[in-house]
Amino acid sequence: MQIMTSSSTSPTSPTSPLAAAADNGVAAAYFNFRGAERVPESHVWKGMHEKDTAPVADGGDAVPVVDMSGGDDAAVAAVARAAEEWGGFLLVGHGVTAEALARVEAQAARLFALPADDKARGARRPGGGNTGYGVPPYLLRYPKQMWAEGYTFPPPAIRDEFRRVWPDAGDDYHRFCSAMEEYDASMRALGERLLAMFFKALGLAGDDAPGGETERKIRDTLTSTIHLNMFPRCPDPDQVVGLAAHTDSGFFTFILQSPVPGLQLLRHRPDRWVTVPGTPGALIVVVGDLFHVLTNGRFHSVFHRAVVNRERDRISMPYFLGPPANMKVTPLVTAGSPESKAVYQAVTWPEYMAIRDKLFGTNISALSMIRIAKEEDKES
Ligand SMILES: C=C1C[C@]23C[C@H]1CC[C@H]2[C@@]12CCC[C@@](C)(C(=O)O1)[C@H]2[C@@H]3C(=O)O
Ligand SMILES: O=C(O)CCC(=O)C(=O)O
Ligand SMILES: [Fe+2]
Repeated sequence: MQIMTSSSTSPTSPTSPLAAAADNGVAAAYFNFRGAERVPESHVWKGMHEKDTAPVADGGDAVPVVDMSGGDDAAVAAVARAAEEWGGFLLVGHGVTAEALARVEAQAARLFALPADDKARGARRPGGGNTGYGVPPYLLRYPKQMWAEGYTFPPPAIRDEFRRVWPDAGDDYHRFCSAMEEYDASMRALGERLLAMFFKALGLAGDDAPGGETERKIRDTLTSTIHLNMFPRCPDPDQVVGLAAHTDSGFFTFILQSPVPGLQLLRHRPDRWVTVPGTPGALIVVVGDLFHVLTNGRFHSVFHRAVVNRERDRISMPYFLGPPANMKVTPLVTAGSPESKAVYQAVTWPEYMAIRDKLFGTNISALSMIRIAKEEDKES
Protein backbone atom coordinates (compact mmCIF):
# COMPACT_ATOMS: atom_id res chain seq x y z
CA MET A 1 0.00 0.00 0.00
CA GLN A 2 1.24 3.41 -0.86
CA ILE A 3 1.10 6.18 1.68
CA MET A 4 1.59 9.69 0.43
CA THR A 5 2.24 12.30 3.01
CA SER A 6 3.82 15.70 2.59
CA SER A 7 7.07 14.43 4.09
CA SER A 8 7.29 11.41 1.81
CA THR A 9 6.47 13.23 -1.41
CA SER A 10 8.23 16.57 -1.17
CA PRO A 11 11.89 15.52 -1.22
CA THR A 12 11.44 12.97 -3.99
CA SER A 13 9.24 14.88 -6.41
CA PRO A 14 9.92 18.59 -6.14
CA THR A 15 8.11 19.30 -9.38
CA SER A 16 4.79 17.84 -8.26
CA PRO A 17 2.32 20.64 -7.54
CA LEU A 18 1.18 18.81 -4.44
CA ALA A 19 4.70 18.61 -3.11
CA ALA A 20 5.28 22.27 -3.76
CA ALA A 21 2.11 23.15 -1.94
CA ALA A 22 2.94 20.82 0.93
CA ASP A 23 6.33 22.49 1.34
CA ASN A 24 4.46 25.64 2.11
CA GLY A 25 2.18 23.92 4.54
CA VAL A 26 -0.82 24.64 2.38
CA ALA A 27 -1.88 21.24 1.17
CA ALA A 28 -0.98 17.68 1.93
CA ALA A 29 -1.12 14.96 -0.64
CA TYR A 30 -3.86 12.54 0.11
CA PHE A 31 -3.44 8.93 0.98
CA ASN A 32 -4.51 6.73 -1.91
CA PHE A 33 -7.88 5.66 -0.54
CA ARG A 34 -8.85 3.63 -3.57
CA GLY A 35 -8.48 -0.02 -2.90
CA ALA A 36 -7.03 0.48 0.59
CA GLU A 37 -7.32 -2.80 2.43
CA ARG A 38 -6.55 -1.45 5.85
CA VAL A 39 -6.36 1.88 7.59
CA PRO A 40 -2.83 3.25 7.97
CA GLU A 41 -1.72 4.54 11.38
CA SER A 42 -1.76 8.11 9.98
CA HIS A 43 -5.56 7.83 9.74
CA VAL A 44 -6.42 5.99 12.94
CA TRP A 45 -8.40 8.10 15.41
CA LYS A 46 -8.67 6.70 18.92
CA GLY A 47 -11.83 7.09 20.94
CA MET A 48 -13.70 8.59 18.02
CA HIS A 49 -16.90 6.75 18.60
CA GLU A 50 -17.17 7.11 22.37
CA LYS A 51 -20.21 9.30 22.21
CA ASP A 52 -22.04 6.90 19.95
CA THR A 53 -24.92 6.11 22.21
CA ALA A 54 -28.38 4.86 21.51
CA PRO A 55 -30.83 7.59 20.57
CA VAL A 56 -32.84 8.93 23.47
CA ALA A 57 -36.06 7.03 23.71
CA ASP A 58 -38.62 9.84 23.59
CA GLY A 59 -38.19 10.69 19.93
CA GLY A 60 -36.13 13.73 20.90
CA ASP A 61 -33.37 12.62 18.54
CA ALA A 62 -35.41 13.13 15.40
CA VAL A 63 -33.58 15.87 13.48
CA PRO A 64 -36.03 18.75 12.93
CA VAL A 65 -37.50 19.05 9.45
CA VAL A 66 -38.47 22.42 8.04
CA ASP A 67 -40.83 22.27 5.09
CA MET A 68 -40.92 25.36 2.90
CA SER A 69 -43.60 24.06 0.54
CA GLY A 70 -46.41 25.80 2.42
CA GLY A 71 -44.72 29.18 1.95
CA ASP A 72 -41.82 30.78 3.76
CA ASP A 73 -43.90 32.57 6.39
CA ALA A 74 -45.55 29.33 7.46
CA ALA A 75 -42.14 27.80 8.12
CA VAL A 76 -40.69 30.66 10.19
CA ALA A 77 -41.72 29.23 13.55
CA ALA A 78 -40.16 25.86 12.71
CA VAL A 79 -36.95 27.58 11.59
CA ALA A 80 -36.77 29.51 14.85
CA ARG A 81 -37.31 26.42 16.98
CA ALA A 82 -34.76 24.36 15.07
CA ALA A 83 -32.13 27.11 15.09
CA GLU A 84 -32.60 27.67 18.82
CA GLU A 85 -32.80 24.08 19.94
CA TRP A 86 -30.56 22.25 17.48
CA GLY A 87 -28.57 24.73 15.42
CA GLY A 88 -29.34 22.54 12.42
CA PHE A 89 -32.24 21.03 10.49
CA LEU A 90 -33.32 19.26 7.35
CA LEU A 91 -34.84 21.55 4.77
CA VAL A 92 -37.46 20.14 2.39
CA GLY A 93 -39.95 21.70 0.03
CA HIS A 94 -37.26 24.25 -0.89
CA GLY A 95 -37.98 24.08 -4.60
CA VAL A 96 -34.66 22.69 -5.83
CA THR A 97 -35.51 19.30 -7.26
CA ALA A 98 -33.88 16.10 -6.10
CA GLU A 99 -32.92 15.50 -9.75
CA ALA A 100 -31.08 18.81 -9.99
CA LEU A 101 -29.22 18.10 -6.77
CA ALA A 102 -28.33 14.60 -7.94
CA ARG A 103 -26.91 16.05 -11.19
CA VAL A 104 -24.63 18.36 -9.26
CA GLU A 105 -23.52 15.56 -7.02
CA ALA A 106 -22.74 13.37 -10.03
CA GLN A 107 -20.39 16.07 -11.32
CA ALA A 108 -18.61 16.25 -7.96
CA ALA A 109 -18.23 12.46 -8.10
CA ARG A 110 -16.66 12.76 -11.56
CA LEU A 111 -14.14 15.29 -10.29
CA PHE A 112 -13.01 13.00 -7.48
CA ALA A 113 -12.88 10.01 -9.83
CA LEU A 114 -10.22 11.73 -11.96
CA PRO A 115 -6.67 10.36 -11.83
CA ALA A 116 -4.65 11.73 -8.89
CA ASP A 117 -2.38 13.74 -11.21
CA ASP A 118 -5.33 15.58 -12.72
CA LYS A 119 -6.66 16.57 -9.32
CA ALA A 120 -3.16 17.51 -8.18
CA ARG A 121 -3.10 20.24 -10.83
CA GLY A 122 -5.82 21.94 -8.81
CA ALA A 123 -3.90 21.68 -5.51
CA ARG A 124 -4.16 24.48 -2.99
CA ARG A 125 -1.37 26.99 -3.51
CA PRO A 126 0.39 29.29 -1.09
CA GLY A 127 -1.35 32.63 -1.26
CA GLY A 128 -4.20 31.00 -3.17
CA GLY A 129 -6.81 31.86 -0.56
CA ASN A 130 -9.02 29.11 0.73
CA THR A 131 -9.13 27.55 -2.74
CA GLY A 132 -8.10 24.33 -4.37
CA TYR A 133 -7.83 20.59 -3.96
CA GLY A 134 -6.54 19.58 -0.55
CA VAL A 135 -7.08 19.78 3.17
CA PRO A 136 -8.28 23.16 4.50
CA PRO A 137 -5.47 24.63 6.63
CA TYR A 138 -7.44 24.40 9.86
CA LEU A 139 -7.89 20.65 9.44
CA LEU A 140 -4.20 20.15 8.66
CA ARG A 141 -3.44 20.87 12.28
CA TYR A 142 -4.97 17.67 13.56
CA PRO A 143 -2.36 15.04 14.39
CA LYS A 144 -4.29 12.50 12.34
CA GLN A 145 -5.62 12.69 8.82
CA MET A 146 -9.24 12.37 7.87
CA TRP A 147 -10.75 9.81 5.54
CA ALA A 148 -11.71 12.34 2.90
CA GLU A 149 -10.68 14.36 -0.10
CA GLY A 150 -11.82 17.94 -0.49
CA TYR A 151 -11.98 20.73 -3.04
CA THR A 152 -12.78 24.29 -1.98
CA PHE A 153 -13.67 27.23 -4.24
CA PRO A 154 -15.58 30.50 -4.28
CA PRO A 155 -18.34 30.31 -6.93
CA PRO A 156 -17.21 33.39 -8.89
CA ALA A 157 -13.91 31.59 -9.55
CA ILE A 158 -15.41 28.34 -10.90
CA ARG A 159 -14.41 28.76 -14.56
CA ASP A 160 -10.85 29.91 -13.79
CA GLU A 161 -10.29 27.45 -11.00
CA PHE A 162 -11.25 24.33 -12.91
CA ARG A 163 -9.19 25.24 -15.96
CA ARG A 164 -6.35 24.07 -13.74
CA VAL A 165 -7.88 20.60 -13.56
CA TRP A 166 -9.15 20.50 -17.16
CA PRO A 167 -6.67 22.69 -19.10
CA ASP A 168 -8.23 21.65 -22.41
CA ALA A 169 -11.59 23.09 -21.30
CA GLY A 170 -13.46 20.31 -23.06
CA ASP A 171 -16.92 18.91 -22.49
CA ASP A 172 -16.12 17.50 -19.05
CA TYR A 173 -14.96 20.91 -17.92
CA HIS A 174 -18.08 22.65 -19.21
CA ARG A 175 -20.44 20.06 -17.76
CA PHE A 176 -18.75 20.34 -14.39
CA CYS A 177 -18.68 24.14 -14.34
CA SER A 178 -22.31 24.43 -15.45
CA ALA A 179 -23.42 22.06 -12.71
CA MET A 180 -21.52 24.02 -10.05
CA GLU A 181 -22.88 27.31 -11.36
CA GLU A 182 -26.37 25.89 -11.20
CA TYR A 183 -25.79 24.74 -7.63
CA ASP A 184 -24.44 28.19 -6.75
CA ALA A 185 -27.44 29.98 -8.23
CA SER A 186 -29.92 27.73 -6.41
CA MET A 187 -28.13 27.90 -3.06
CA ARG A 188 -27.64 31.63 -3.25
CA ALA A 189 -31.33 32.25 -3.93
CA LEU A 190 -32.30 29.84 -1.19
CA GLY A 191 -29.78 31.49 1.13
CA GLU A 192 -31.47 34.83 0.67
CA ARG A 193 -34.88 33.31 1.34
CA LEU A 194 -33.66 31.57 4.46
CA LEU A 195 -31.93 34.71 5.67
CA ALA A 196 -35.24 36.54 5.45
CA MET A 197 -36.89 33.72 7.39
CA PHE A 198 -34.21 33.84 10.06
CA PHE A 199 -34.77 37.58 10.46
CA LYS A 200 -38.51 37.07 10.70
CA ALA A 201 -37.91 34.39 13.28
CA LEU A 202 -35.88 36.90 15.27
CA GLY A 203 -38.67 39.42 15.01
CA LEU A 204 -36.40 41.73 13.06
CA ALA A 205 -37.78 41.55 9.56
CA GLY A 206 -39.06 44.34 7.37
CA ASP A 207 -37.35 47.48 6.17
CA ASP A 208 -38.34 49.61 9.14
CA ALA A 209 -37.92 46.89 11.74
CA PRO A 210 -34.87 47.26 13.99
CA GLY A 211 -32.91 44.73 11.94
CA GLY A 212 -34.11 45.87 8.51
CA GLU A 213 -31.01 47.79 7.65
CA THR A 214 -28.73 44.99 8.86
CA GLU A 215 -30.73 42.38 7.01
CA ARG A 216 -30.41 44.28 3.76
CA LYS A 217 -26.71 44.86 4.28
CA ILE A 218 -26.10 41.20 5.04
CA ARG A 219 -28.18 40.01 2.10
CA ASP A 220 -26.49 42.37 -0.34
CA THR A 221 -22.98 41.42 0.72
CA LEU A 222 -23.34 37.68 1.42
CA THR A 223 -20.32 35.71 0.28
CA SER A 224 -20.29 32.03 -0.50
CA THR A 225 -17.83 29.19 -0.65
CA ILE A 226 -18.37 25.68 -1.93
CA HIS A 227 -16.46 22.80 -0.42
CA LEU A 228 -16.81 19.42 -2.08
CA ASN A 229 -16.15 16.47 0.20
CA MET A 230 -15.58 12.93 -0.94
CA PHE A 231 -15.54 10.30 1.78
CA PRO A 232 -14.31 7.10 0.20
CA ARG A 233 -15.62 3.79 1.50
CA CYS A 234 -13.35 2.52 4.23
CA PRO A 235 -12.36 -1.01 5.26
CA ASP A 236 -12.56 -0.08 8.95
CA PRO A 237 -14.93 2.86 9.45
CA ASP A 238 -14.83 2.70 13.26
CA GLN A 239 -11.14 3.60 13.27
CA VAL A 240 -11.41 6.75 11.16
CA VAL A 241 -13.26 9.99 10.85
CA GLY A 242 -14.40 11.57 7.61
CA LEU A 243 -14.43 15.06 9.05
CA ALA A 244 -13.62 15.75 12.70
CA ALA A 245 -16.14 17.50 14.95
CA HIS A 246 -16.29 21.21 14.27
CA THR A 247 -18.63 24.13 13.99
CA ASP A 248 -18.80 26.07 10.74
CA SER A 249 -17.49 29.56 11.27
CA GLY A 250 -19.70 31.58 8.90
CA PHE A 251 -23.39 32.52 9.02
CA PHE A 252 -25.00 29.32 7.88
CA THR A 253 -24.30 26.39 5.60
CA PHE A 254 -26.41 24.33 3.22
CA ILE A 255 -25.19 20.78 2.98
CA LEU A 256 -26.14 18.55 0.13
CA GLN A 257 -25.39 15.05 1.33
CA SER A 258 -25.75 12.14 -1.00
CA PRO A 259 -28.38 9.58 0.02
CA VAL A 260 -25.60 7.84 1.95
CA PRO A 261 -25.87 9.21 5.48
CA GLY A 262 -22.75 10.22 7.44
CA LEU A 263 -23.40 13.67 8.87
CA GLN A 264 -23.96 13.73 12.63
CA LEU A 265 -25.00 16.55 14.92
CA LEU A 266 -23.90 16.75 18.54
CA ARG A 267 -26.65 16.83 21.12
CA HIS A 268 -26.15 17.42 24.81
CA ARG A 269 -27.32 15.94 28.10
CA PRO A 270 -26.27 13.30 27.52
CA ASP A 271 -23.66 14.12 24.89
CA ARG A 272 -24.40 12.02 21.83
CA TRP A 273 -24.10 12.08 18.06
CA VAL A 274 -27.31 12.02 16.10
CA THR A 275 -27.13 10.86 12.48
CA VAL A 276 -28.93 13.04 9.95
CA PRO A 277 -30.95 10.81 7.62
CA GLY A 278 -29.96 10.81 3.96
CA THR A 279 -33.34 12.03 2.74
CA PRO A 280 -33.11 12.41 -1.06
CA GLY A 281 -33.67 15.98 -2.18
CA ALA A 282 -33.35 17.39 1.34
CA LEU A 283 -30.73 19.96 2.23
CA ILE A 284 -29.27 20.25 5.68
CA VAL A 285 -28.84 23.65 7.22
CA VAL A 286 -26.31 24.22 9.98
CA VAL A 287 -25.93 27.46 11.89
CA GLY A 288 -22.37 28.82 12.04
CA ASP A 289 -20.47 30.72 14.71
CA LEU A 290 -20.88 34.15 13.16
CA PHE A 291 -24.65 33.70 13.09
CA HIS A 292 -24.45 32.71 16.73
CA VAL A 293 -22.70 36.04 17.33
CA LEU A 294 -25.08 38.02 15.11
CA THR A 295 -28.13 36.66 16.92
CA ASN A 296 -26.44 37.29 20.27
CA GLY A 297 -26.55 33.59 21.05
CA ARG A 298 -30.22 33.07 20.28
CA PHE A 299 -29.50 30.76 17.36
CA HIS A 300 -26.56 28.58 18.04
CA SER A 301 -23.89 26.97 16.01
CA VAL A 302 -23.82 23.21 16.21
CA PHE A 303 -20.92 20.78 16.40
CA HIS A 304 -21.11 18.30 13.60
CA ARG A 305 -18.88 15.69 12.02
CA ALA A 306 -18.92 13.19 9.19
CA VAL A 307 -18.42 9.48 9.62
CA VAL A 308 -17.66 7.07 6.81
CA ASN A 309 -19.04 3.89 5.56
CA ARG A 310 -17.72 0.45 4.66
CA GLU A 311 -19.72 -0.12 1.51
CA ARG A 312 -20.24 3.15 -0.26
CA ASP A 313 -18.44 6.33 -1.15
CA ARG A 314 -20.20 9.39 0.17
CA ILE A 315 -20.22 12.91 -1.21
CA SER A 316 -21.24 16.07 0.57
CA MET A 317 -21.29 19.57 -0.80
CA PRO A 318 -21.45 22.23 1.89
CA TYR A 319 -22.30 25.71 0.63
CA PHE A 320 -21.02 28.21 3.19
CA LEU A 321 -22.65 31.62 3.44
CA GLY A 322 -20.97 34.36 5.37
CA PRO A 323 -20.09 38.03 5.50
CA PRO A 324 -17.43 39.69 3.40
CA ALA A 325 -14.00 39.71 5.05
CA ASN A 326 -14.20 43.34 6.12
CA MET A 327 -17.63 43.24 7.78
CA LYS A 328 -17.72 43.47 11.57
CA VAL A 329 -20.37 41.08 12.74
CA THR A 330 -22.10 42.81 15.63
CA PRO A 331 -24.75 41.16 17.82
CA LEU A 332 -28.28 42.31 17.12
CA VAL A 333 -29.82 43.25 20.42
CA THR A 334 -33.52 43.94 20.50
CA ALA A 335 -36.29 44.13 22.99
CA GLY A 336 -37.36 40.60 22.16
CA SER A 337 -33.97 39.08 22.79
CA PRO A 338 -33.33 37.34 26.12
CA GLU A 339 -30.17 39.41 26.58
CA SER A 340 -30.48 43.17 26.87
CA LYS A 341 -26.87 43.79 25.87
CA ALA A 342 -24.48 42.35 23.38
CA VAL A 343 -22.82 39.32 24.90
CA TYR A 344 -20.28 38.93 22.07
CA GLN A 345 -17.63 41.27 20.76
CA ALA A 346 -18.01 42.37 17.16
CA VAL A 347 -15.62 40.43 14.91
CA THR A 348 -14.86 40.04 11.25
CA TRP A 349 -14.69 36.56 9.76
CA PRO A 350 -10.88 36.60 9.42
CA GLU A 351 -10.51 37.88 12.99
CA TYR A 352 -12.71 35.08 14.20
CA MET A 353 -10.78 32.45 12.21
CA ALA A 354 -7.53 33.76 13.68
CA ILE A 355 -8.90 33.42 17.22
CA ARG A 356 -10.15 29.92 16.49
CA ASP A 357 -6.82 29.00 15.01
CA LYS A 358 -4.91 30.24 18.03
CA LEU A 359 -7.12 28.20 20.33
CA PHE A 360 -6.69 25.00 18.34
CA GLY A 361 -5.80 22.14 20.65
CA THR A 362 -7.00 23.90 23.80
CA ASN A 363 -10.34 23.33 25.44
CA ILE A 364 -11.31 26.94 24.97
CA SER A 365 -13.86 27.67 22.28
CA ALA A 366 -13.43 30.70 20.07
CA LEU A 367 -16.99 31.78 20.88
CA SER A 368 -16.26 31.80 24.61
CA MET A 369 -13.15 33.85 23.88
CA ILE A 370 -15.17 36.69 22.38
CA ARG A 371 -17.97 36.43 24.92
CA ILE A 372 -18.26 39.57 26.98
CA ALA A 373 -17.98 38.86 30.70
CA LYS A 374 -20.95 39.96 32.78
CA GLU A 375 -18.74 42.38 34.80
CA GLU A 376 -17.61 44.19 31.67
CA ASP A 377 -21.20 44.14 30.59
CA LYS A 378 -22.19 46.29 33.57
CA GLU A 379 -19.40 48.80 33.02
CA SER A 380 -20.15 49.50 29.38
C1 LIG B 1 -15.74 29.35 3.89
C2 LIG B 1 -15.05 28.46 4.59
C3 LIG B 1 -15.62 27.62 5.67
C4 LIG B 1 -14.47 26.70 6.02
C5 LIG B 1 -13.29 27.58 5.78
C6 LIG B 1 -13.61 28.18 4.41
C7 LIG B 1 -13.43 27.09 3.34
C8 LIG B 1 -13.43 25.67 3.90
C9 LIG B 1 -14.45 25.48 5.04
C10 LIG B 1 -14.16 24.29 5.92
C11 LIG B 1 -14.68 22.95 5.39
C12 LIG B 1 -14.33 21.84 6.40
C13 LIG B 1 -14.61 22.24 7.86
C14 LIG B 1 -14.08 23.66 8.15
C15 LIG B 1 -14.18 23.95 9.64
C16 LIG B 1 -12.68 23.84 7.59
O1 LIG B 1 -11.63 23.72 8.18
O2 LIG B 1 -12.76 24.21 6.28
C17 LIG B 1 -14.80 24.62 7.25
C18 LIG B 1 -14.47 26.10 7.43
C19 LIG B 1 -15.37 26.82 8.45
O3 LIG B 1 -16.58 26.73 8.44
O4 LIG B 1 -14.78 27.48 9.29
O1 LIG C 1 -20.11 15.79 5.09
C1 LIG C 1 -20.98 16.45 5.64
O2 LIG C 1 -22.16 16.12 5.62
C2 LIG C 1 -20.62 17.69 6.40
C3 LIG C 1 -19.46 18.44 5.83
C4 LIG C 1 -19.10 19.60 6.71
O3 LIG C 1 -19.56 19.74 7.80
C5 LIG C 1 -18.12 20.60 6.25
O4 LIG C 1 -17.47 20.37 5.21
O5 LIG C 1 -17.99 21.64 6.93
FE1 LIG D 1 -19.15 21.73 8.64
